[in-house]
Amino acid sequence: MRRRDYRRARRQLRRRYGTRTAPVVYLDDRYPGEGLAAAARLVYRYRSELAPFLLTAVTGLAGLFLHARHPNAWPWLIGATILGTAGIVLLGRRWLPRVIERAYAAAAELGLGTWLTLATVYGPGTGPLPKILGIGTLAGGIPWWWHRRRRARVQVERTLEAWPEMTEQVGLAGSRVMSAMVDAWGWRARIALRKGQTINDALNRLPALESGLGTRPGALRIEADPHRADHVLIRVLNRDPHAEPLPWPGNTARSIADPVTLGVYEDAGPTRVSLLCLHGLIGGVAGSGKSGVLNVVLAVLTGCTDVVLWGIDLKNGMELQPWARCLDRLATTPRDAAELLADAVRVLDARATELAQHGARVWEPTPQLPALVIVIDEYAELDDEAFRYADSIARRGRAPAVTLLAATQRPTQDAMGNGAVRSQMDVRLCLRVRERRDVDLVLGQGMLAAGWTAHTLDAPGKFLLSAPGLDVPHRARAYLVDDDTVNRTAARHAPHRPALDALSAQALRSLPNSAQRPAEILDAEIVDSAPADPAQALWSALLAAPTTGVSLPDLMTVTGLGRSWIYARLHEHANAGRAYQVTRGRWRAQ
Ligand SMILES: Nc1ncnc2c1ncn2[C@@H]1O[C@H](COP(=O)(O)OP(=O)(O)OP(=O)(O)O)[C@@H](O)[C@H]1O
Repeated sequence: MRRRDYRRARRQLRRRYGTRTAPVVYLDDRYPGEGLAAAARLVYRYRSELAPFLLTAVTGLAGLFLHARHPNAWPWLIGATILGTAGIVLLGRRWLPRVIERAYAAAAELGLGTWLTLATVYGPGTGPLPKILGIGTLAGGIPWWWHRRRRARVQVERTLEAWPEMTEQVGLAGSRVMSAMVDAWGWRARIALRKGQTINDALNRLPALESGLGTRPGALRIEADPHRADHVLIRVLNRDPHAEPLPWPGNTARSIADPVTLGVYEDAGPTRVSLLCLHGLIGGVAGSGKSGVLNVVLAVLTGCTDVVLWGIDLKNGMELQPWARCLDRLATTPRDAAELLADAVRVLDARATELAQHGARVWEPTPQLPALVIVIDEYAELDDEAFRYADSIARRGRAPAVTLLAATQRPTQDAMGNGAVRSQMDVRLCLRVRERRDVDLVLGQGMLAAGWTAHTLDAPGKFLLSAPGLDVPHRARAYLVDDDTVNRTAARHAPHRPALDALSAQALRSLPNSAQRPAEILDAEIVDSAPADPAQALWSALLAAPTTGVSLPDLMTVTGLGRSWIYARLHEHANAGRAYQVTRGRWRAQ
């Protein structure tokens, strides 16, 4: 109905019935004063909305009283107004943290104080004073009624008033709200359960609670209170802080010993995890963001000069290829992957022997003695041989700092090669999974029942993280490192990548143990062709390069060393003006 038609209809109604249409309140007169009590209840219920009018009424009455009894009190009123305004500006930060809110409160105090002073001297009904009070009430009321946090607080108060009745309906009768707090995204509360009830009772009723509270589906989180088994913490997110992808803000870690910041939790806190001497497992359905998480990890670790990175990408290198210049080795076929893992076992063995000889327990990574992290995308595609090496690394690799970071869709025992790998994974990151039981598959037995509900994650990059010291199912979303950022970050970090330490490099050059090593032929080639002075061999190759330059794989062959070492030397030559990059990945001497 158009506005004009609506007005006409209202006029007709008024003419016909001689009354205005208005909300009808039915009162049944059971005892005198019940109407008054109902009105008082209504005023109490809407006290927040009515606050500007109540304040105006009190100020008006105060003006009447002071003008009649104490018309000479105006100097006191001026003093009180100035003190009150200054107090709000200077000391109000604790109650009103935002400047705009303090400014509003100070302006209201100044306005009402001034009006009261004038009303005390001249009388509240004199001249324009009543009009000023009326207009001031409306002008001051608008920001008050509009204020988002006030409205949210009122809504929470009303929700919590209805808590006992609501929880009775959803089957959690007897629980009480201990405290509640409104925040930027919604609100949180501490709930005391009836004796005998546990967090599992609350978790089992989560959808019913969402319905009872009238939230959107998926807005409610329930966590255990670490101090009381009969308390739970609930959090209602009116707005999803993870609704939009979060761009990667850049690297803050310089060492593998620094925690890697993967993304942010729902309370905007950073999601940090240490990967130092720990194996990691990333699980989730296709498209849940596993490669995205690996990108964040690589963006961070390639900036750390005390970790050498090897990659296995059995999607033909599709995911890890952009990082190739920062990876010391990259395997893209199952055979190469098995060779790579076999070599990792040899590094591990050499380091373990060295540690034992020096009576040390762990390998402390430094740029000269870097950790070795093997990043594996699509772990389930490895062959049996590779599974055996991975199993050995998973069991023995922590102390010598040779660790795995594996991503896979469903880490069943079959997919993980039936070895000990899954049980050895200390850091478990679960993205969206299709079935509830897959939660336990990725995170460990019993995690679903304990509230790790990864099957309800609803966007790529959202995850739950379990690691030493991280045992509460806080939802997080990984940063999104877009393709441009990957390329720029890889280019920036490539010149600073460390080479493997001499001991580990020597272990790779020494004659392979055929019982342990499947790739004797390749290794023998490296050993045969490995020059005594790789730096000199590199320089000779650059000098002898054709005008189109010599490729990186060729340089790796002539030096017998890895990508990082070669990049570091090439950039030294380039910085000294001795060599240059002819085209992408092809170099020659000046
Ligand atoms: N953190 C993130 N934030 C927003 N979008 C993301 C995030 N991570 C991944 N995505 C988006 O989700 C899509 C799938 O991501 P990704 O390839 O990482 O998934 P995956 O689990 O590795 O899939 P698959 O198993 O098929 O390789 C990508 O197109 C990407 O844009």
